[in-house]
Amino acid sequence: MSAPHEHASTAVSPHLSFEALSALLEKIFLRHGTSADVARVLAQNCAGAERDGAHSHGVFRIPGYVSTLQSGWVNGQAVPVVEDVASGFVRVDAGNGFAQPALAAARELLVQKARSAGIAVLAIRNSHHFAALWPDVEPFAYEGLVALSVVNSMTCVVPHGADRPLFGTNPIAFAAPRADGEPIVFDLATSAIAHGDVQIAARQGERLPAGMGVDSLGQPTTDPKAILEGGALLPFGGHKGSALSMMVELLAAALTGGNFSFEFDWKNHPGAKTPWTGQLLIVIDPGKAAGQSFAERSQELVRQMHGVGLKRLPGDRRHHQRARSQANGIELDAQTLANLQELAGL
Ligand SMILES: NC(=O)C1=CN([C@@H]2O[C@H](COP(=O)(O)OP(=O)(O)OC[C@H]3O[C@@H](n4cnc5c(N)ncnc54)[C@H](OP(=O)(O)O)[C@@H]3O)[C@@H](O)[C@H]2O)C=CC1
Ligand SMILES: O=C(O)C1=NCCCC1
Repeated sequence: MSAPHEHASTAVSPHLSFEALSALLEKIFLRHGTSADVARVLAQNCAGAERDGAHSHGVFRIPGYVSTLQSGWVNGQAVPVVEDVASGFVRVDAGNGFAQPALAAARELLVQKARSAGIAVLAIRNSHHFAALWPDVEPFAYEGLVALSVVNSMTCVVPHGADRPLFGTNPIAFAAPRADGEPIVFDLATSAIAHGDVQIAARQGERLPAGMGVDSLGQPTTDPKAILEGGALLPFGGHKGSALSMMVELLAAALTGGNFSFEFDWKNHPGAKTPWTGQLLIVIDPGKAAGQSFAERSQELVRQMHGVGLKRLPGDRRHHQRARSQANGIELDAQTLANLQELAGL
């Protein structure tokens, strides 16, 4: 098995190590005006998504980050302000910057509180989240903690029973440790499909399955362009996904002091793509719970699920792809790599 290349040497299927891809992305962020800290955090986040095959939130997002920074919509130099407000509550004002550096700034305090109180909440406001949500929760599970996070995005989802969009695609991510193997992690948009996947389908000229969205007249469509150009998405699972999306708006925006998905207006910032909203994280120390070890119990649940024929747990595909990327390098197509190198000024 060949080792990951540090640089692409051929035009066909270059493979990069995580470190090489992170370094390239870091250059792009720095070149487009972020601080060194922000560049490092975003680069690692995005490279991690690409490594794990989370393509809707991997390097596909880099042009959107760049155009957003160029538009002046987000502050790439923001320094998050962390407030220790109660024994189980931390607040962060991200300063119109990205959400991931805000989480990084508050993380140590959050873990300390979760370990001492058993549970702690982190409320991030005035923040932009343009990434997958699992990287925000999974690391807690590697430390033996249970974590749940929600973030709202931009108006593009019609609440069940309504005629016009209001909610964002509003993902929910959850991570829990287990005794053997990778943590149990799921991360899902509360829309029938993530906005990023609609963009990818439009770019590739593919149709979507039925039931994902409507056109500008509110009629069901499988054409991703009709959804993106005046149409909207639907929640997953009808009224159930719609209720969860509403909950995300309440927790990520109303509770944090961030914007609802419908409350910001980026039309004076052409090129802006990052929703200016809020994010909530809840971290629980299962060591404070009564009874058997949580990790043993979660392992037992997994064992039982496998016992009834379940082949794939949420997170399995990602972890398999991670192992492949670690062995062979992260595969990018040659044109994508060339585009990234150009954005990095190489
Ligand atoms: N920042 C933001 O505002 C937003 C970000 N997003 C991001 O978009 C990404 C994609 O979301 P979405 O399209 O809803 O995700 P998917 O529908 O692809 O997957 C959702 C979850 O279900 C798991 N899963 C998928 N198929 C199966 C299966 N057959 N059996 C068992 N588990 C399965 C996935 O695990 P696995 O990963 O292993 O496939 C994942 O944990 C997420 O990372 C989300 O955070 C979405 C909306 C807004
Ligand atoms: O895929 C999505 O849906 C989104 N991802 C990043 C932020 C905007 C919505």
